[in-house]
Amino acid sequence: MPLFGKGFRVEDRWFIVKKLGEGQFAEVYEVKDTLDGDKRYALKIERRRDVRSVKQEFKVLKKIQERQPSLVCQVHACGTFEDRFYMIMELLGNNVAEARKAAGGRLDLATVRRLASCMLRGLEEVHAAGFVHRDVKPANFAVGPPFADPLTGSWKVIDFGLARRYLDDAGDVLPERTDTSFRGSTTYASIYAHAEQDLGRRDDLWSWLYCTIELLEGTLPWRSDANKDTESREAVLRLKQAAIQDPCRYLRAAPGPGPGGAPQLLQPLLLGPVTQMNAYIASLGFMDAPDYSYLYSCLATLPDDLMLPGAPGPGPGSLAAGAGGHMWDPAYGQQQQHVMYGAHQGYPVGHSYWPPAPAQPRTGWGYGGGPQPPLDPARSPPLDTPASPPPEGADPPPLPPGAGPPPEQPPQPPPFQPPQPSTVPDVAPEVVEAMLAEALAERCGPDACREGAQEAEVAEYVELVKQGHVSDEAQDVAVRLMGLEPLEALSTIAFVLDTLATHAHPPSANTAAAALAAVGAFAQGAARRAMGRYCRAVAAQHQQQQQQQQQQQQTAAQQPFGGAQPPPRPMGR
Ligand SMILES: Nc1ncnc2c1ncn2[C@@H]1O[C@H](COP(=O)(O)OP(=O)(O)OP(=O)(O)O)[C@@H](O)[C@H]1O
Repeated sequence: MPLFGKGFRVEDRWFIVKKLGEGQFAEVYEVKDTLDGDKRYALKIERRRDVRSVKQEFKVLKKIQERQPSLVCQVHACGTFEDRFYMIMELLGNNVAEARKAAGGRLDLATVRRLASCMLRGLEEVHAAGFVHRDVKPANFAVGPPFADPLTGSWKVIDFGLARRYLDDAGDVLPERTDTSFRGSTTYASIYAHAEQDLGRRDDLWSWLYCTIELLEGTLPWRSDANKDTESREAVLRLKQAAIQDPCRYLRAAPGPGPGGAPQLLQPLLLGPVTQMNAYIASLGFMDAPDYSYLYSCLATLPDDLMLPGAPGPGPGSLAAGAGGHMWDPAYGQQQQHVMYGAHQGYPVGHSYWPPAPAQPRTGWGYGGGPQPPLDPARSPPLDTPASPPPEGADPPPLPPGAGPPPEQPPQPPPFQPPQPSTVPDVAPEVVEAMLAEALAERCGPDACREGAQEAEVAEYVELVKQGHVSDEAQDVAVRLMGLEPLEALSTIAFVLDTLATHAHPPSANTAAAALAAVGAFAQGAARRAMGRYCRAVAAQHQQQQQQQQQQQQTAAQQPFGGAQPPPRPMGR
């Protein structure tokens, strides 16, 4: 039973329009301010009089607001009505969970990348203000104006009911506490939250990663109705631990063709970026300050389009057009092409494989076996170097302390491994050459590859690809070859590799994915170097200005009257 009905006025001012949602301790309403032109706001009020949850949240939001964040919900006012504390916030639209539902369970890749980067930016702002959110989940990011468009609206962090300061007044990270209990939502909780350890910035990032994977894949390996109760938290934890060790497990897979066929990832191009983000977050300790820019750059390496089993694969031009047509913008301000699946290339919304409904836990994930829908082998290449599948009935990975019988060591995810240079041993040179020629013809016109010099450079590029050098040299060759901007060259290389993976050379799909990741890593390296140069230039400029100021001050000090105007000479004699 809601606290208020439509038309009720809270404190004779806030006119209730409708109820927007509710949580454990509070209800949220859309209201009109009758004292200020009927402007619309969201009013959050405590359900129980004895729990001051909204008051605490208001304090946190006020503090964060001092830093003028752009992706954190704004608060405007507060008050007490019938002994319940309430606050007035900016009115937002659907939250991410609702937006995904409204889009039939899945969003297009451009939206997912933007959404994930907005969510990360919001968390970065929360962290910068000295707080950890501790309840990061899709329902806690809501879209700001313009509400109707998830691609252009800005997604803001809401619900600071569990937020906590992690910095002391001097700006130092508060020491990790030991007397803590479980906080957050089981589905999105980090393994440290499962272990009832103190939560820091890295834990928000783990939850963000799970949200991102859910947006990409349509679900999570441990997401099932059976896992909702506390007893199954251990099962969820085991699946999370296994995925940290082997990120293939985050992604859906199906057995290859034929009896005992090698398992195949349904979306192999996601593996590179997901592996990088997983490894990076796993490398963070409780006290560590995350490098958010690294995660933005991982997001930038996500493909622009995905294959759907049974649906027409991304045809020539799809990835190239995507990469060239709308670049990902970490500052989330840039308009991008907005294409929903279902309206795009005939991909069906609510296709029977998406979102999947795994019959048993782990079926269809990573290397798990189990019944799967039939796949077109040409569109779902087998993994080149699969990690050995867990034997039937094998013991699950050990539990962290507090989540079972206490082991001696706290859970230690594997150390962060920087992306390895890719090796592309199985790509036939003729195939790459033909694909590159096709890509060039598409981009630069039919005469593009006819000149001898360009053919020689195609051969050079093929050689580099064969040797696994999809890096600086390959970029140089591609740039010279096409006379294109580096970003366009990148997207052409991506297109060639994607086409190889999809149509021409199925066994090379994984290596192509790795190569794409390497291309992304190259772009990231270039961006970092450019940023380093920029920072050094700014620092040098600053230093120069300071020196000039010092010199001016010294010169002024040496002058009579300390550089000030001498007093006026007395008039007359
Ligand atoms: N500023 C807002 N504008 C529009 N809708 C909002 C706003 N804040 C919250 N909501 C809606 O109300 C719902 C509940 O809000 P919120 O999560 O803040 O409540 P809660 O009681 O703290 O929830 P929980 O028990 O999950 O922590 C949200 O999922 C969201 O859909």
